[in-house]
Amino acid sequence: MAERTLERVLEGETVNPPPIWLMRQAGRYLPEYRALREKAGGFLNLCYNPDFATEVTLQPIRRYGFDAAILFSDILVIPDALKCGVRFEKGEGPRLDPIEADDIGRLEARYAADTLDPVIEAVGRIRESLPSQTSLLGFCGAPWTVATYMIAGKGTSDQAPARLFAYRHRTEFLKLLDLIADLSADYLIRQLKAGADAVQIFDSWAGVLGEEGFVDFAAAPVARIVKTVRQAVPGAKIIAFAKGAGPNLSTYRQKTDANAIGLDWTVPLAIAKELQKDGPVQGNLDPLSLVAGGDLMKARARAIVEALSDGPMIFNLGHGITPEVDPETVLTLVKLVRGEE
Ligand SMILES: Cc1c2[nH]c(c1CCC(=O)O)Cc1[nH]c(c(CCC(=O)O)c1C)Cc1[nH]c(c(CCC(=O)O)c1C)Cc1[nH]c(c(C)c1CCC(=O)O)C2
Repeated sequence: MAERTLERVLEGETVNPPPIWLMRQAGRYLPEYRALREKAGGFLNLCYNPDFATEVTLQPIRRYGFDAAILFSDILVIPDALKCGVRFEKGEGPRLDPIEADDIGRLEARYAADTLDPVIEAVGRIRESLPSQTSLLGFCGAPWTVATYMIAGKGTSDQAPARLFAYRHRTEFLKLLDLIADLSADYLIRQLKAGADAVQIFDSWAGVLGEEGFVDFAAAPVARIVKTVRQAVPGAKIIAFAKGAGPNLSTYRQKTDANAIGLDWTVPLAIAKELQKDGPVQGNLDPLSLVAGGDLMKARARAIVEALSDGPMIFNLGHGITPEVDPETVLTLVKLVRGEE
């Protein structure tokens, strides 16, 4: 039986107060993050320097004592290791050299696994530095979400380039998803062996897919990752977060066999409760309620705890924290969830 609360919940236990961590808990809303990013001179320099990555991962733990730390990295390190020209320009979001159908057969030969060595080194250091009661989460992007960036070369609002690509070049697209799934599984296995206690798979763009696309492009490649990871690391604990998946969430849990599913803020609490009957859930406070703060934030957070804390739950946001958030509001939230506010 695991000791740490987040891991106990992933094993199906109900823990009160529920463990809390926040997606993107290390980031620009924290002055200490902004200072270190300035010093590193670029986002990828933070990710690939084990000292910086360790320090940034620990920043929110020192401030708030969250129940889990999440490795500081990015889902786009896999395309970066595939030499897709990943860059982060200030105020613009990520840019990549878009790939075409003909490129897919040649991608694997370009893969440089050692690109990720510093990230794995950071995992070991972070685990050694964390308090024993704090879980360490590793992560990767889901193949569909990572593929949307590789095809469009940037984030787009409805992922039309990737959807169209998938319809026009189905065979090549499925091959791309399998490749990303296999590299991601290997990457998660390395993280788990280096000291990660559980991992989360981020499928931030799952919500733009239709019924069949959801199964073939979102759920199936994540199921492939889960299976491969558990073959290498029996009992590996996995959270799968498919943003916008709404009515597909039950199918998603069933098909992926993840220990817990993440819920974005659009999932009604009555439906969250239904989904919880089949296993642990994580979520689902609207990140903007944290920007608004005050009584609105407190009321929404209380409603989530009241609805879900009689079953296995992990308190989190419904998506990543945004840079405008006042760090004091995060402290209020943590205290509230722990019954201290
Ligand atoms: C789609 C996606 C990406 N990255 C990620 C996702 C999936 C989750 C989601 O949907 O938010 C995941 C991610 N990105 C980052 C983490 C670190 C761990 C954490 O604190 O949660 C994690 C888990 C750091 C980051 N990744 C990024 C930042 C901001 C970089 C900076 O300092 O300028 C951070 C802290 C950059 C990034 N990286 C990505 C985008 C679209 C952007 C730009 C958006 C933005 O600026 O907020 C790709």
